[in-house]
Amino acid sequence: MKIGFIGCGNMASAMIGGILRQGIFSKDEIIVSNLTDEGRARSEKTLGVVTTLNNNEIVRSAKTVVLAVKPQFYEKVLTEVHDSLTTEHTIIGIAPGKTLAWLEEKAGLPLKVVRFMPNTPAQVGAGMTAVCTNDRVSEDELAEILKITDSFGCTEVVPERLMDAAGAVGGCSPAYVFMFIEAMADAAVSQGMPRKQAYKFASQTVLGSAKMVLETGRHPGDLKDMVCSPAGTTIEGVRTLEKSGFRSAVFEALTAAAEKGKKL
Ligand SMILES: NC(=O)C1=CN([C@@H]2O[C@H](COP(=O)(O)OP(=O)(O)OC[C@H]3O[C@@H](n4cnc5c(N)ncnc54)[C@H](O)[C@@H]3O)[C@@H](O)[C@H]2O)C=CC1
Ligand SMILES: O=C(O)[C@@H]1CCC=N1
Repeated sequence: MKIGFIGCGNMASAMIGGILRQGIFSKDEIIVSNLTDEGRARSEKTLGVVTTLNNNEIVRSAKTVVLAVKPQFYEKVLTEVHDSLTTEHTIIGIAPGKTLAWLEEKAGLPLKVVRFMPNTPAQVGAGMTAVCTNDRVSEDELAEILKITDSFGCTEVVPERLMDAAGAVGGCSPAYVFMFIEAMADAAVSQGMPRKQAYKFASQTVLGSAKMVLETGRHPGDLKDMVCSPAGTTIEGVRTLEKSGFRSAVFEALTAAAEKGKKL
């Protein structure tokens, strides 16, 4: 086994999909655990990887172990697998708030510790993942780890102090973009557009706009101004959004998410 996932829900499944699609590891090099036979069967059926209900089997089988359970279960899981861990292991935490120091302390021995902050677009190979490591991870080991995150999208190595910001602007923000897409489509539906078509317009417009930011390197404000014809239609929407505090609402939402991550 090359990598094990303790917990195999939304995020682990998305990452494994990318890993398998890019051939970073084969199905028989990945082992996952879940809480129930139903969850184990689901992982086996949908991902075709080795599955188990035994978290210690994950740690005994793979030297790289991803903790893909909710943050509130991290301490229980690390206590459960404590005696199976060795200094040869690399543990990868993906939960907000569970710091490198906390992970090493709960693991109870000096081992390689990594944090990912991924997001669900990993499921379609378009994820954005922040990575940081403790100082036991060598440059060569980091290069191997980055092959994992690169398999499901883009990766940025950041200092740990930025992981809560990354959690907000990366991990959480797909939810806010989905809300934006939903609201755009509702407005189109209110103008008479069929809903399915409205979702296509809204989703493709968000995708295309994001591509313009990423591929032109132009400032988003500059790109916004390109759309706003004088006395035209777009600027009426800009006026309404500014009046409704749109940018402040987004700013406050991501700040709330980042601040919550600091408290977990
Ligand atoms: N969903 C997202 O967009 C993102 C999630 N994350 C983090 O990823 C982690 C997992 O999140 P999700 O995949 O969304 O949650 P999830 O609830 O979809 O998956 C967690 C899985 O772990 C299993 N599980 C729970 N306790 C277990 C145990 N003791 N042993 C083995 N399996 C156990 C559950 O049955 C479930 O299948 C969380 O820490 C979350 O904060 C990070 C970035 C983005
Ligand atoms: O909502 C959460 O706590 C997880 C972490 C980032 C996205 N989902």
